Amino acid sequence: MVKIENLSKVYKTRDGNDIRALEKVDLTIPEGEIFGIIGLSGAGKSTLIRCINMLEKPTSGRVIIDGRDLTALPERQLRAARRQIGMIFQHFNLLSSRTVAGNVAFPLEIAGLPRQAIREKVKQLLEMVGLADKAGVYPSELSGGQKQRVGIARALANDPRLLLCDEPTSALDPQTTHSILRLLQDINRQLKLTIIIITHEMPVIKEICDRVAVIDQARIVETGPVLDVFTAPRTPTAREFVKSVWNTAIPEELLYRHRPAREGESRLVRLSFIGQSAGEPVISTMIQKYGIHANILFGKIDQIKNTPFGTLTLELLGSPEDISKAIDFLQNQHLTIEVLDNHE
Ligand SMILES: Nc1ncnc2c1ncn2[C@@H]1O[C@H](COP(=O)(O)OP(=O)(O)OP(=O)(O)O)[C@@H](O)[C@H]1O
Repeated sequence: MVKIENLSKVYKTRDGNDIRALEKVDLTIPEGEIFGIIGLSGAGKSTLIRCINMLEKPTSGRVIIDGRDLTALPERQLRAARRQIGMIFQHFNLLSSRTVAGNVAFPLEIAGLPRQAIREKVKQLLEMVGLADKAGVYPSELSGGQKQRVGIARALANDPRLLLCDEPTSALDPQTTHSILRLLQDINRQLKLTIIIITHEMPVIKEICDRVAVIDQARIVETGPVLDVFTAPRTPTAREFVKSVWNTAIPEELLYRHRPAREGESRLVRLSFIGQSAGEPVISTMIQKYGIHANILFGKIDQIKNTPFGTLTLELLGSPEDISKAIDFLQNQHLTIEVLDNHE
């Protein structure tokens, strides 16, 4: 388990100014979880991930991994603790003068493993990341996705309990991104490894993360299960990120057509449904029960990690009393419902 308590980081610039890169960050990341940290450029993501493995020394606060406070460890013990933490990078950071096998072997050599053990471990790791046939190749001969696979194999060499991923797919095309995220998910399942990913890309969060924290101007402004943040983002920053992959605004053309005849005779509602409730006949039951009409204005379905998730914008037509009862009915189903009074 990773626990970050009251973590702050202030950089001093050459002209003596303070840059507050992290302000009182608190996070708890349970074992075996894939945890995403999303934020815009300059929000403090890299600083945060580098403070977790103490590549950057926090100004104050604590980083506790499996019960040990890394900020209180002497240098020698810190070095040993760091071996339990793997890290992968946006630009892979491979050694160009070493082959693929040589790159993966590097941390094992530093740890002082015997040569035969290194050879076996490297073989096993390259098989795990699907690069068994590239052992003797140099990084310059690899695609971006293959380079990141080498990075992942190298990060796993010392059997870490935690894997930190610093924008791991930002330099990759969407298809390669998808295959790297699948690999990270497989590793998470197989090895029960805790993974922390920092990114500015919401699709990454949507595809593999269990929970997400939103960082904005050095502070964590929102945190929760990815499904919750998608269905009910609480802060403007989270709303903007959700909108980047999940825009549910009604097209102008439909809005223009939507002209309520009289106050209360027409309401717009947006329903969000998750998992099993996606298959329930809620709308037809509502129509039968309250004798109202429902126009579908907008609908969209997608998947968050492995859970189906959808949204439906309806125009409800009928008497104000019936519409109000229908909205109460919808509120009692396993749905999130928003009444869009301003016709957004
Ligand atoms: N070594 C440093 N010295 C001084 N200021 C720094 C240093 N590293 C980062 N900063 C500043 O700290 C703030 C947070 O930077 P950080 O790199 O953590 O953000 P980020 O969210 O990772 O951004 P990006 O996605 O662009 O990498 C920024 O204002 C940045 O300019």
